[in-house]
Amino acid sequence: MRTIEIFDTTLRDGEQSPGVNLSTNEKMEIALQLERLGVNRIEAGFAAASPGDLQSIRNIAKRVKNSTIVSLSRARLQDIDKAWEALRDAESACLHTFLATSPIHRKYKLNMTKEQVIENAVAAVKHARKYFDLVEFSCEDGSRTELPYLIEVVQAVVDAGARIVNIPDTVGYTTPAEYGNIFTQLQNNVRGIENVRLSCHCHNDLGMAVANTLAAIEAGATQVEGTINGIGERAGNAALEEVALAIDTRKDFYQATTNLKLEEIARTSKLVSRLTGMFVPGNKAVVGANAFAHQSGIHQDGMLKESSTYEIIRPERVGVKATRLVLGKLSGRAAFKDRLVELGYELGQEELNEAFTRFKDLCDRKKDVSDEDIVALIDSKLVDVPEAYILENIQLSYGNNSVPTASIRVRTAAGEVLEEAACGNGSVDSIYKAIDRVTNEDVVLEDYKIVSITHGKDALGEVYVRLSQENGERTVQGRGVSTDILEASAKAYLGALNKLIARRSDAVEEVVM
Ligand SMILES: CC(=O)SCCNC(=O)CCNC(=O)[C@H](O)C(C)(C)COP(=O)(O)OP(=O)(O)OC[C@H]1O[C@@H](n2cnc3c(N)ncnc32)[C@H](O)[C@@H]1OP(=O)(O)O
Ligand SMILES: CC(C)C(=O)C(=O)O
Repeated sequence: MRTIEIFDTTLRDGEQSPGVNLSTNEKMEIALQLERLGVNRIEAGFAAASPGDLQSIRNIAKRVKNSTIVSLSRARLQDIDKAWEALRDAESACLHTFLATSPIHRKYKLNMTKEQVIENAVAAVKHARKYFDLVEFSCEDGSRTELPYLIEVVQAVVDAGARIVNIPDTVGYTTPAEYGNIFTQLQNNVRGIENVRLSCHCHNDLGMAVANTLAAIEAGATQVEGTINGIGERAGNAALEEVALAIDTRKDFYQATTNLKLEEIARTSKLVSRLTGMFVPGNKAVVGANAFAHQSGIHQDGMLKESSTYEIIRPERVGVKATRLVLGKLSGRAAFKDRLVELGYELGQEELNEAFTRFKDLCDRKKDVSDEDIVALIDSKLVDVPEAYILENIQLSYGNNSVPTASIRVRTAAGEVLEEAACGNGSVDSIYKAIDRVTNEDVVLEDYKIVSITHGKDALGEVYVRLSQENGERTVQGRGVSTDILEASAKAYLGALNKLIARRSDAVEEVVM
């Protein structure tokens, strides 16, 4: 098994994400978490970029003891001097200097010949080695560099004392096979390369940063550069958590490992997301909110039978508490029943089928069905009273300058359909008057309460009513739940009436007996 070293550049290339600007304290907090995660190197910034960046690197270098602290620098002596100023107190330091090698960058950006690039690169590495034992050289835009010339540059910087050589795919242009071949060619053609650590650094412009990184590992790279959550310049860098989990999950294939404490990944991802304001999409591999959530009935059933059917990473492996089975309109009975048991309900098959039908009905009306929704759904039916009247339909006419009118249709226990309409001094009042008419019951509404039991625009509303009859001799409570508060009001009232009617007939039976 090879050990792949992890070079984290969240604080340098990650901070190059448009819109991200971390304070010194925020950088420190991230650096300490990266140390906890066990990354080998933390690129803490670019010392020559600004006095603030230099100070941040310096603070991190003084405090972090278990990871090597790195500063980036151009191939310019004064940049390297600044980096030394920032890193001189570090327990373990590395200077990372770079110069572009590709024809496009040489011609348009640097205005340098091939020879001048080599000359500047060698001078930078030699100057850096005066201060630093560990010097990394990056051939910026290496993947678009002529291969024979790239080999020449790498040979020159290795001879000058670079101990890590990085071949960045600066603009995310390469393909896995092409990128892997660069690493193979360097190992076959550079003298002394076996004493040097080969590093890969991939950008995600074509969505291939992780795939290219893995191809480099296959071809012999032993250092991976990337960022947490894949943040970085333009479309970002290789997401380190994805690379680490690919290596870990497919050890059999890569025959490699890292020193990362993988269970720190979720916490690290959240911290970086929070402090940078770069939100992680739900479907992001490894750290997205849905990475360990299963929504469809067939998958949920499989998960309940054996998690390896649909899950290749156990959530605890990356510090996520548990797999989530998301209940919704695509769920089946297996997941629904499992959740009911978790919530403390043991229903028989018939009750389960009936509850499941009502659950599916609710899912059609409500985007997110929460545990509170399910509890409300079940509890509203737990009152085991024979239903003298079942609500079939409510229709309401309401206007701020007209009298609210409700029409109600109910079905009796004997199957008869009854309809009535009534006006009231409000929508609920008109519904209750129509129900009084259709049931021909004479009741007093003693109390009426609305509670929102779930959150959001499509929250479930719960209505409690207390009714009395015969001068308060008989008092009952009713409870109705619906995404529509008027429907919940009707259900609560009719539920209470059904209770009253049931009590009356119980009383008659008692007398007859
Ligand atoms: C691929 C990457 O991600 S590389 C890292 C990119 N990160 C950053 O650029 C963030 C920090 N950068 C900065 O703060 C500034 O760009 C500084 C302080 C480094 C330089 O600022 P300025 O001196 O104003 O130069 P500016 O940024 O406008 O231009 C860059 C100069 O560096 C040169 N240059 C670019 N790369 C290198 C290099 N690796 N080595 C030497 N010179 C380089 C350019 O050719 C240009 O030189 P010129 O002014 O003679 O044309
Ligand atoms: C400086 C180098 C490593 C870089 O960030 C790149 O080429 O993308």
